[in-house]
Amino acid sequence: MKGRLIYLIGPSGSGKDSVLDAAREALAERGIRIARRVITRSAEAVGESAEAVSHDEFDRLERDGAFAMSWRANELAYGIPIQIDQWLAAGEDVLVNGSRGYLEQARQRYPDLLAVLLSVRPEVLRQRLLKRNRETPEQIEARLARNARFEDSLDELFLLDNSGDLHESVSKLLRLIDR
Ligand SMILES: Nc1ncnc2c1ncn2[C@@H]1O[C@H](COP(=O)(O)OP(=O)(O)O)[C@@H](O)[C@H]1O
Ligand SMILES: O=P(O)(O)OC[C@H]1O[C@H](OP(=O)(O)OP(=O)(O)O)[C@H](O)[C@@H]1O
Repeated sequence: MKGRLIYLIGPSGSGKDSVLDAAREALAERGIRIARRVITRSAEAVGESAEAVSHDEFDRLERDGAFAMSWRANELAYGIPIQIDQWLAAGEDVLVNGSRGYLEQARQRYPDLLAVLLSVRPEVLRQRLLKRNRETPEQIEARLARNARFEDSLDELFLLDNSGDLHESVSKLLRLIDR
């Protein structure tokens, strides 16, 4: 494949969606596609940047080969449309909002992927999740607990701290991509 897969990961609440949204125009100017995820979340909670489907519909799409990558986490199922393979084959770079838990499998399929780990200081992370107010307090605790499994277990990736200003993080991401 000729295009490059940029695989953005990080704890829930670290700001992956926010960084992607804020970088959308600059990425488009560089000809970089952003994959629109398919998620078994309600349409209201999923926002513009993803497509909401039922669990049954997700399973059907997965069986039919609609996804290049798919995983389950946080009581949800996530799929990256197979269309990204056409983009990559055509030489286009593609950025996806990925999963730390799926990184190894993603690397098997896309050995040259550029993994970028977004992080924020723990106390900031909790505050951001609470302020976002999308999950229940129990779900937020479960998401924070999930992070422990990944401590020190991820390698060969670029670290990008998003504890500070969002636009500074976008600039750092673009510098990384432009290198
Ligand atoms: N740099 C930042 N400064 C302040 N708030 C931020 C920053 N980045 C993200 N946020 C906020 O933190 C919350 C979580 O961000 P979000 O993009 O939903 O994270 P993720 O997609 O990684 O779960 C959102 O309410 C968002 O507005
Ligand atoms: O293996 P992990 O790295 O923990 O990731 C699991 C899933 O959680 C995040 O999605 P989602 O957008 O639902 O969560 P978030 O917006 O709360 O980060 C991430 O993008 C993955 O799809």
